[in-house]
Amino acid sequence: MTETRLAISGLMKAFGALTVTQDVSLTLETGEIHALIGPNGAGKSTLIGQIAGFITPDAGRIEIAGRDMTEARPAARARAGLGRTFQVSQLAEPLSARRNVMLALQGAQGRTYRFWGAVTQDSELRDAADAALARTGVADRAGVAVSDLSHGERRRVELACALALGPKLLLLDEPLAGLGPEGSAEMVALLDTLRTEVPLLLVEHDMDAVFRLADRISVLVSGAIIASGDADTVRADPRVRDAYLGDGDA
Ligand SMILES: Nc1ncnc2c1ncn2[C@@H]1O[C@H](COP(=O)(O)OP(=O)(O)OP(=O)(O)O)[C@@H](O)[C@H]1O
Repeated sequence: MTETRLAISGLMKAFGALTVTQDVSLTLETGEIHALIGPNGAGKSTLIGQIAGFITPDAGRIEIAGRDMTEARPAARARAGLGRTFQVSQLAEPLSARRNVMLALQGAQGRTYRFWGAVTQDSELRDAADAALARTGVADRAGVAVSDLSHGERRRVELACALALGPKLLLLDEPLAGLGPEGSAEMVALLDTLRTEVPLLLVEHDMDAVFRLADRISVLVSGAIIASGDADTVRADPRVRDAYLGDGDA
């Protein structure tokens, strides 16, 4: 039995006269990767911003793990189980990979660092951080400063920060951006293994990766979802070809 972890319905957002989210409805179910694609300016970032709680929709509803979160602040959404990674790295460069994950855990748990029981707390956080880094394949880099990590390793540490919190769903905003072919292939392989642990809503420009990974693809054009379905359905949809893929080789 699948469970709906994200349900958006009738979402609307305009900036002045420009409608950037036009009656958008979509769901994310357990066990799946749902990709959101669309040309530049289609409204993907604005939609992600509304899901994460940084942009207030004009109308519509957002449910996270069965709870109405339409009016909730970003931190409340995170507590409800919404995890995310960002287009631009949020890591603290001088600190080690492990310390970055520990900080993410502390932030989420609202613990005061070096308060009572600091030693126990520290070792618990450390173990949890190391487990997350192992899950994303960078256990051997745990003690290395982020500034000394490769771009691909940083992406894995960011993912570890998100995963360590035990999210019920993950929003991934261009996880392959800036990775070379080899790094992209490795990240795709990693994401492929994650879907059974946590469902992913993926915004990604790399179409090969999207078509390889996604169970469902929704195509956003001018703020509206013009097609949604599995890779074959979306690939064959003439509206998608016209509006977005165009060149016929997707
Ligand atoms: N704060 C804002 N005020 C006014 N217009 C905005 C604002 N944010 C975004 N827009 C406009 O909304 C439209 C959608 O932008 P958005 O960044 O959501 O698209 P996108 O699909 O994420 O694009 P890209 O793939 O290039 O990142 C664009 O025309 C953009 O100029």
